Amino acid sequence: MRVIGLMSGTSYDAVEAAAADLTLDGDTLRLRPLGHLSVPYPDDLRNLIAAALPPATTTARTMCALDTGIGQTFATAAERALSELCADAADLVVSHGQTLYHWVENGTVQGTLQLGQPAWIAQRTGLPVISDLRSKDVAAGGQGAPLVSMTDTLLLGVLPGTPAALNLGGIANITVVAPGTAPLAFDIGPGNALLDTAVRHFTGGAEQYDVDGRRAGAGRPDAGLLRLLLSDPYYRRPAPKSTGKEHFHLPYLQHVLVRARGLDTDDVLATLTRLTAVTVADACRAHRVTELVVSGGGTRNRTLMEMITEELPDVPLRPSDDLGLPSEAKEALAFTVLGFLTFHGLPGALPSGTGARHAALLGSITPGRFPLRLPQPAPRPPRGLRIVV
Ligand SMILES: Nc1ncnc2c1ncn2[C@@H]1O[C@H](COP(=O)(O)OP(=O)(O)OP(=O)(O)O)[C@@H](O)[C@H]1O
Ligand SMILES: CC(=O)N[C@H]1[C@@H]2OC[C@@H](O2)[C@@H](O)[C@@H]1O[C@H](C)C(=O)O
Repeated sequence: MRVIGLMSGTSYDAVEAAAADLTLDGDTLRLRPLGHLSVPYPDDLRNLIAAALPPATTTARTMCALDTGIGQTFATAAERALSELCADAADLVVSHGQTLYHWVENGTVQGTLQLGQPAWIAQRTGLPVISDLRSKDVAAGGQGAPLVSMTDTLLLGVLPGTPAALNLGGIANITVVAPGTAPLAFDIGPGNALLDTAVRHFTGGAEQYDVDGRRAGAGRPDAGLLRLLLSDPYYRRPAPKSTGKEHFHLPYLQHVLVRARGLDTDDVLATLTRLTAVTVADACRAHRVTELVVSGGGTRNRTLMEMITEELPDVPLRPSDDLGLPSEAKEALAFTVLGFLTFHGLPGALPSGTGARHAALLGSITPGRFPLRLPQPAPRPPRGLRIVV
């Protein structure tokens, strides 16, 4: 079946759309990528999201406006993917939506809210839409994240040693596939979240991120500030665990920086970049990772990639593109996999990754123009993912 995946991550810059043809062939799920594209949020909507994110307070009216505006932007991305990537023929849209709040208390996820009303997507494309993919896992006692772990696990299973997939988005997450044990997945901590926040703060909003890691590359990490940042108990919490910008936001950064007065901006950025590198390396060492497959916007930050290599001299790094999944489209493609699984009656969550009591069948389905027709449930889940180029 032909599936369009839509994703906007914690950096909330744009909606990524990817399309793929998926078929289940015995134990193997075959995925043929059809391309991907990106639709930036209109400036006013992006500002509205920024103003509503924690620790800000907001109103029900704003939440309604966000649900509508995000849904409409996702619908535009779906329409464009349908015509530009799918020659106007697809079977399903899978929409992650935009996370507005991931409610974690003492390590337990109480709820998670992704906005982007799927009715707009169904209305404009005429296709059925699967949305709200995290809530069933949360209701089963899981973290509801990271959900890419299913795709990662199916993909990495063929590699030797203990491979891991690392995504460097706003939040960095990892999936570790060690032989003979259940795969592990968790959010490591901030990938670009604190870095982006610091750049915006120090430039008064003139710059959005540290382009190519140039500023951090010109600075020097400060040992005291790094120690302070690393003292956050989140890093010591065992998996399963997830986090977000509810925790790693501007007031969090300001609170830490008060104790590091007098540091040059580039030194702060170098320290934040080193924080991501050190926490990634700690996660890899703790799980004896032998190879890292990397994706996400952070892979474009040369200083970050150099620092990760320095921290992990014995672990080769390669982009997910090497395995057939373009780095910037990996998450959107992972959601095509999740939609395919739900449509075929198969669980998309990995309890060993999310900590759920059982593997949940994910998502809510909004019908398209025609009555909903689900295929015959698949007899068993796939054991591997083959990318067909
Ligand atoms: N050329 C670049 N140099 C440095 N950093 C970059 C570059 N391009 C992108 N980035 C970083 O990547 C971020 C976007 O990454 P990405 O789109 O993978 O995150 P996301 O999907 O929103 O987050 P998450 O995976 O946590 O949901 C930007 O905010 C920026 O920090
Ligand atoms: C609640 C939420 O939106 N979590 C995101 C976020 O961004 C990265 C990390 O934190 C990850 O756990 C998750 O997204 C990816 C796509 C996931 O679920 O695998």
